[in-house]
Amino acid sequence: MTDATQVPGFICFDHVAIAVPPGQLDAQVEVYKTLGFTEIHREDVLGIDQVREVLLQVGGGPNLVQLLEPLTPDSPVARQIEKNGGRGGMAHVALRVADIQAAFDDLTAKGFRIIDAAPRKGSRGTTVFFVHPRTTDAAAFGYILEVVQEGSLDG
Ligand SMILES: C[C@H](C(=O)O)C(=O)SCCNC(=O)CCNC(=O)[C@H](O)C(C)(C)COP(=O)(O)OP(=O)(O)OC[C@H]1O[C@@H](n2cnc3c(N)ncnc32)[C@H](O)[C@@H]1OP(=O)(O)O
Repeated sequence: MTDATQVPGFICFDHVAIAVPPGQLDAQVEVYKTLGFTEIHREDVLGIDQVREVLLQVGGGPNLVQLLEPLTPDSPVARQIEKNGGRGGMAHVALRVADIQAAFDDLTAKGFRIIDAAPRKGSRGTTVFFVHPRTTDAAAFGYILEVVQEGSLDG
């Protein structure tokens, strides 16, 4: 049982994001459909992210797969694919919270290296922030952690 008074207040895994090389998004969506996934959302996310996102759901639960195809070479996902010799692969893991400002303040106080200066707009009307894969000297995650709250901060 989740205690919402605890910080950072993670409720569940929200999604696992997969980087998809340019031009391969629809083919990958079809592969997930053969595995029983359903496409529930598609959006071009601009700003600093510059990705086309497809969200896929299986089993009706809250845990999603998020395919991310870079829209421009400036996208962080494009840089990941370039460093990886043109291959895609896991981009980040996202955990959901009910109070993203509390999570942001808690992880900041605990010394995590947060990429965003403050929680910001994510896809599908969410609010998000990202934690760096080399987050502390002592314990690098080795992957990007995204923290997600449903809904925007402006209500
Ligand atoms: C909005 C929507 C949503 O969900 O709502 C999204 O998901 S948008 C999804 C797209 N947006 C984002 O991912 C935003 C957050 N990400 C970022 O800002 C960036 O990816 C970043 C700052 C973590 C890394 O940027 P960069 O590659 O240009 O920087 P560097 O070259 O300095 O990389 C720093 C270190 O991070 C490593 N690194 C880079 N990307 C990844 C990755 N996906 N998984 C694990 N490690 C990674 C590099 O290899 C390097 O390791 P070493 O130090 O060992 O060489």
